[in-house]
Amino acid sequence: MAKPFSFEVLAIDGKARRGVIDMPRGEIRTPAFMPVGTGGTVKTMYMDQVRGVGADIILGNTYHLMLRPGAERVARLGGLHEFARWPHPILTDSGGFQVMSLSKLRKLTEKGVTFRSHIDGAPYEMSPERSIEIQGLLDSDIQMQLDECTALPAELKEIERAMELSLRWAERCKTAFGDQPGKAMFGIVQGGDNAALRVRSAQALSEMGLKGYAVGGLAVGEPQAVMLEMLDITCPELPADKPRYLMGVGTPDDILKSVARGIDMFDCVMPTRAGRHGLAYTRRGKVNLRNARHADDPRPLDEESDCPAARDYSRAYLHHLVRSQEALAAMLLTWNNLSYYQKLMQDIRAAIETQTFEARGAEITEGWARGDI
Ligand SMILES: O=c1[nH]cnc2c(CCNCC3CCCCC3)c3[nH]c(NCc4cccs4)nc3cc12
Repeated sequence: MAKPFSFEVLAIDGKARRGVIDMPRGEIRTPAFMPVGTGGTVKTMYMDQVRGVGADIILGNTYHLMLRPGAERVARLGGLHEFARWPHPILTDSGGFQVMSLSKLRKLTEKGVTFRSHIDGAPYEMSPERSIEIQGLLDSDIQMQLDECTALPAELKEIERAMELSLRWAERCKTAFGDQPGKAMFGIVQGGDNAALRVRSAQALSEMGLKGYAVGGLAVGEPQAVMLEMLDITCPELPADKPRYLMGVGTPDDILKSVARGIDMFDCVMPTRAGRHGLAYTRRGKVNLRNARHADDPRPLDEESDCPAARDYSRAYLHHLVRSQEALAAMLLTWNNLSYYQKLMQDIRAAIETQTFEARGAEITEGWARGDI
C-alpha cells in the first residue's frame, strides 16, 4: 500500500508552525513556498535547478495542461512527474480560477463551468468531477477542489452564493476523489471579507475531514490588513493537525505575516514573473535591472548568496542581458528570485524551530520591502 499522506507539526512559535508533510514522492518542509509550474515547467528553469534552490513541491497548472497537451495525453505519457521529469510532489490547482481569469465566454452553473479555450476557442466543460478526473490523469499528489473565488469588493449576497456553491462543490470533489491513500484533496475556504461566512465555510469544510485546507478568495485586490484579518478569523476554525495553504500569496511581507497567523503553504507567480521582467529580489531589497543606473555596476546581486545567479554575475551584465532581451536574463533572474524565496522560507522554518520567529520575523524580510536599490 502506498505510504499515506501525513502532516506533523514539529515546532510552534506563537501561531506559526514548522511542520512536514510526508507523501510517497517525498517530504514537504513547511512553511513551504511552491514555485508555479505553469504548462508543466517552471518557466526558464531546469527541474534540477528548481530542486537545487530548495523547492520540495511545485504547482501544476490544470487549466493550461488540459487545453494543451491535454490531460489524457499526459496520462498516456506516464503522468506529469514523468512528462516534466519532476519526481517530487506536485500540487495541481482545480483549473477553476484560471478559467475565470483567462478563458472566454465562460458560464458558471451549479453543474460547473463551461468555457471556450483562450488558445483556440474550443468549448470545454469543467465540473467538480471532471476537475478531479483531470488532476488524477496528471497523477497529481495534492489536488484542489473546484471552487468559485469572488473578486473583492463584492456584495455580501454574491460572496455567500459563491461560498455555498464552493461548499457543495467540495462535497462533490470529495466523492469524486474517493480514497487515495498516497494522495490528498484539499478543500478551499471562501467567504470573501465577511467573518461569519469565513467561519461557516471553514467549519463546514472541517466537518468533511479533508487532508488539507486552502484559504481562497484572498489576495484578490483587498488591502493586506483585510487579508490578515480573514486569516485571524479562518485559521482557528481549521483542524490544527492539517496543512493550511494560502492561495496566490505573496510578497515576502505577506508570507511572513501569514505564517505568523498559522499558514503552512504558499504559491505566487511573483518571483518567476518578476524574473522574466528584469526584477531581482535580494536580501537588501528589489533591484530593477532595466534601470540604466546598473550599466556600470560590477557588483553581483548578492555576494553572500549560494545561488550562482546572485553571486557570479555583475549587475552590469544582468542589465545588459535585460536590455538586450536575452533569454539568459529571464533564466538568471528567475533562478535568483526562486533562490531568494526558498532562502526566505528556510529562514522562517529555522526561526520557528529556534523560537525566534516572532522576535526575528521583521528582520527576515527587512530588506525586501526596500524599494529599488
Ligand atoms: O480562491 C481561490 N481559489 C483558487 N485559486 C486561487 C488563486 C490561484 C492560486 N494560484 C494557482 C496557480 C496555479 C498554477 C498556475 C499559476 C496560478 C488565487 N490567487 C490569488 N492571488 C494572486 C493572483 C494572481 C492573479 C490574480 S490574483 N488569490 C487566489 C484565490 C484563489
